Amino acid sequence: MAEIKLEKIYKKYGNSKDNTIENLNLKINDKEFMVFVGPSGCGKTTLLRMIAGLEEVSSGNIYIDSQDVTEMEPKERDIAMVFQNYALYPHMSVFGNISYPLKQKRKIVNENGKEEYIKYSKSEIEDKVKKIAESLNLTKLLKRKPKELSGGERQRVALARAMVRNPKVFLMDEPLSNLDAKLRTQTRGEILNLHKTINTTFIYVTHDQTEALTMGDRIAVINKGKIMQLDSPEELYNNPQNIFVAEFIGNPQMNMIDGVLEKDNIIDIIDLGIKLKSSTPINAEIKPVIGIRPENISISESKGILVSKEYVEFTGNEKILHVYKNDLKIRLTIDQNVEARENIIINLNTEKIMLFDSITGRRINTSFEMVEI
Ligand SMILES: Nc1ncnc2c1ncn2[C@@H]1O[C@H](COP(=O)(O)OP(=O)(O)OP(=O)(O)O)[C@@H](O)[C@H]1O
Repeated sequence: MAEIKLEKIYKKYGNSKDNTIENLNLKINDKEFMVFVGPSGCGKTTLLRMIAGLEEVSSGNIYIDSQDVTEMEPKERDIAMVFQNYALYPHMSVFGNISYPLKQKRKIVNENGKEEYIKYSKSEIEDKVKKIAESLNLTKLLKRKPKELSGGERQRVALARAMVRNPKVFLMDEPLSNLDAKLRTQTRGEILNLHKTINTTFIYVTHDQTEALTMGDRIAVINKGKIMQLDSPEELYNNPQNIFVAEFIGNPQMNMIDGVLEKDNIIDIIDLGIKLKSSTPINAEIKPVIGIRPENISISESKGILVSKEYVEFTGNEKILHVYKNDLKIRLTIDQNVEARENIIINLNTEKIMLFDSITGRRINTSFEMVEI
């Protein structure tokens, strides 16, 4: 069991004037694969280090299985952490690296209910290392030194070293960022398998939204020390609750287009020459922005919005067509060839248009119909 609860967490470094983490509340369920994602400097690593006990909180409490661990030393928290630079001991073999945590004394509660420090025997250590090495495909490499391994192999040794203690919680800080694209995908799969087999709580930090979407049971999107949205990958993609999440999740990015609110809940999208009527009343105080994903815009042969082609981006599995109308630039994903055309007619899938308020950044739940074209 390892449920983690963060309650009213604040973190301020030294005498900086802003909080790095501000009033953050979060419950991570037992056995969940939780991902923290957000731009560089948003506070992901700080948050992870506070959970591990490597960084003090300025205020607030951290609980693991209802036990307040806020003041506890890292080694008492039963947490394993894997970093971006996996920091293996260079002079030790793979076996030595993996077995290292087992050679430390550990605290147990004996039959009489008393705390006691014990060590694993040599054969116990060998057994444990062998099992983990097998599960991560490292058996043949146990005698090698880290410098004789590839990046992916080193990463697996770091994982093995973290796993060998059977921790309650796994924390991983951008563990794949030193690997090339192919190894990243492969190791991603290995980490997910690992999560399934050992059935413990994982918290995984990344700034890469694709990695977040493919790995997380739930994802906390963080910006400037605050959780902008906590949801499943599908919900984040289909139902972003604010402009930040709408733009951060999804590649190519969602198109954001300014509008002007008119009477009768009609929004004039001046740059595109269209008007949209909202099904729910819209507060006159808002500054409307509509959002539409590139896959929800299509090319039409007849009626629609006339735009000019800028360029086509080929990404391997899809093409992204960049078009413009006046000063407005729009991205859409396409499968047909438009090389020869300069002027293109596009249509927005009205059902998929989202509305945001650019003043507060918040999503406004409504649906639209096109009233004029
Ligand atoms: N020890 C420190 N002293 C002062 N400021 C710090 C310290 N560590 C981090 N910061 C600041 O706190 C903020 C959050 O840093 P953090 O490393 O948590 O971000 P991150 O989201 O993990 O970023 P990245 O993706 O670039 O690793 C940054 O502005 C950083 O400069």
